[in-house]
Amino acid sequence: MSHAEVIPLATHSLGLELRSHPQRGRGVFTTKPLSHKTLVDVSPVLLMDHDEYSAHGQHTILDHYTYRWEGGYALALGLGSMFNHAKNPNVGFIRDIANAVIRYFTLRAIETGEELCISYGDHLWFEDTDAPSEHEQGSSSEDEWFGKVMLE
Ligand SMILES: C[S@@+](CC[C@H](N)C(=O)[O-])C[C@H]1O[C@@H](n2cnc3c(N)ncnc32)[C@H](O)[C@@H]1O
Repeated sequence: MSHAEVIPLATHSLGLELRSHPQRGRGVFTTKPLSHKTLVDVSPVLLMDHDEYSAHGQHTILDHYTYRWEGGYALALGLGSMFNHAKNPNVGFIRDIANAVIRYFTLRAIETGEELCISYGDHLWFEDTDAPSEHEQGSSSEDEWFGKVMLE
């Protein structure tokens, strides 16, 4: 992945920004402390049914970004596609099927400068780096829900 400059997310009240890592690529970081159970983002999703995903989506870069969804798969728009993976994540997520959005929330208090990571589950398709939150406490009950390649 190529390096990019730090991008302040101007419209975001929590002071989040995108930073780039040589192995992990872009990720979401906070410039302010966040308390436990803070709603971090509400990401709208684009839905693909199983047939569309099998014929097209899985053969593209979308395969690295899609979540399992009722009836198929979903691409999260905005921050939802930018969270990197950590074995012990500091952010969890809940699918709102009816409204076609995913809500992301902190699983514990998060300090300034930390990367916000979710768990993709146990079956990764890339070599996991030493993500900052990997040694922190916390868990996500949503692991089994994440994405096509993160599936099983
Ligand atoms: C949903 S995207 C996350 C955003 C991505 N970093 C970007 O810049 O577009 C998933 C991809 O991020 C990278 N990634 C996420 N977590 C990682 C980790 N812990 N170690 C290494 N790469 C990671 C992998 O390349 C993976 O395919």
